[in-house]
Amino acid sequence: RKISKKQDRPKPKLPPGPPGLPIIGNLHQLGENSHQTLCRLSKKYGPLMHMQLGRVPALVISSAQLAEQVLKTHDLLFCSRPATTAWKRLSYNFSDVAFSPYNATWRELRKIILHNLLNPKTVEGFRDAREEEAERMIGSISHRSSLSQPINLSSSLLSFSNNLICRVAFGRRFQSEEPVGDQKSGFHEVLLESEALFMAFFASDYFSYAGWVDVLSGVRSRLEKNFIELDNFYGKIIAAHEDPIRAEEKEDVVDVLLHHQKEEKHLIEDQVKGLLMDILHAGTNTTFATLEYAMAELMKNPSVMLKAQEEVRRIVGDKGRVEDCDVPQMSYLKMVVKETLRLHPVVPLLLPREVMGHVKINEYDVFPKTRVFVNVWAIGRDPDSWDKPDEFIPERFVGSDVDFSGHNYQFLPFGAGRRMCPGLSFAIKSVELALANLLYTFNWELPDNLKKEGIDMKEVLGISVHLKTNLQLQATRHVPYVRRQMVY
Ligand code: HEM
Repeated sequence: RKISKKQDRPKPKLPPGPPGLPIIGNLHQLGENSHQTLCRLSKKYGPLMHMQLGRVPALVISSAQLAEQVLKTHDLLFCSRPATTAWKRLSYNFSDVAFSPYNATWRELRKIILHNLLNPKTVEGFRDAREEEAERMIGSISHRSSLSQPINLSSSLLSFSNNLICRVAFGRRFQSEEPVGDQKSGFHEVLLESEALFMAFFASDYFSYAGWVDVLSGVRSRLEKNFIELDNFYGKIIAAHEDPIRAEEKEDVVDVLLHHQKEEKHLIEDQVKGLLMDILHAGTNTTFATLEYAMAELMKNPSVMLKAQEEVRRIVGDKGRVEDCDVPQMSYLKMVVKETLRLHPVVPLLLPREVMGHVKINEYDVFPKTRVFVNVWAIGRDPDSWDKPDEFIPERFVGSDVDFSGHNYQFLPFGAGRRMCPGLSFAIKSVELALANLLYTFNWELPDNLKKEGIDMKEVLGISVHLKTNLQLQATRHVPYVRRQMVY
């Protein structure tokens, strides 16, 4: 009887997907820019695609309708994260928000950062920091433009994003405003290395007993080195905040976390460091890359650039700089930012999820421990959801209530559901203010001999994506420099 029961059990029905090789399955098909490769594969196998990555089953979602099922209808089953080697180490064994599996500690930590750093009132309170860091960036670009040097705009944008995050989180900035040529600071190198390591290939994540491969390939020692460098950095920051001389200074995120740790006994030291890691990594490259893509698209689309500049300059007049309070009136600039995030969502596969229980999606079975990639890059370019999907047309948002708040599943640059990005309002305010200042202050041109078609849009994918080649532009000052009173 037992045998016949087993025979009666229906065979699981997996979604269609590309055939794989023995042992490695489809691992070899991910490619360097997996969001683009997966988009191409989903055109052939459909928007719900099964893949086998070594021993790990994976599901790739590439349509708005399926994203809604995963991120809304079944959000609770899809809201955990896989326990990968790099995530485990760099997050202090998942003592953080971004990489932690779904559990009570994750809920508690997410509440702490939402309440203390990322709620709308606190974000509003970072106005001075935003305006001053934008002004420092403008001042530094101004200086170099007066020497008729091409500007390495990518470096300037990275310094802006990193300094802003470090300032609100750690109370100080760590990068110079005037990076020289392609040179990157030591601190930036460490951040880029962890970005790459978060998504690097660790054989032990896909094959049992393959830890030795990671040792031989050197990726294990790279991870250890990067962990130690970052750990020393967080350690120094925490020590500096424990110095009684600091008591007079403005409270920052580290102060708030240390207060929680000491007074309310809510946090252990690894969790303080895990949260600092989240804020530093989640906040820096995403903001920088969004600004970089926005400027690249504006250079490729001069009529959009002109229209956005006209709007910003009309609203700000001869004030000399854009302030936070000017931005809400800039409806076209806001559409430019939306259109940038549609074509270039900088976390193109969201942060991978892991399924917590058996579920049926359409008529297909999805099993626990399946890794889920929601390809928001593909969804943002899906012709079923968007007219002329590959063109940069901010006007598509005129009169439309489609936005990135996680309710329009054709447009998910910040994700949706329980794991949606908690940094949305911080990020948008920073991007809009910095972009408005760049457009207000300067006229932008491509360096000699470069045509707009020649702008290199090739991408590098770490945990977020950015342009492979730095954006180098010529800036000419359009408005005189009116320096504001710095409070910092
Ligand atoms: C343009 C800028 C940004 C974009 C496009 C972006 C996008 C994203 C995306 C797609 C996710 C994954 C959501 C999911 O799995 O559904 C995420 C997670 C996260 N982001 Fe952002 N982000 C940005 C800026 C920021 C900033 C400035 C911060 C903080 C200062 C931040 C903090 C986080 C954190 C902590 C998570 C993990 C949430 C969790 O797992 O519960 N992000 N972000």
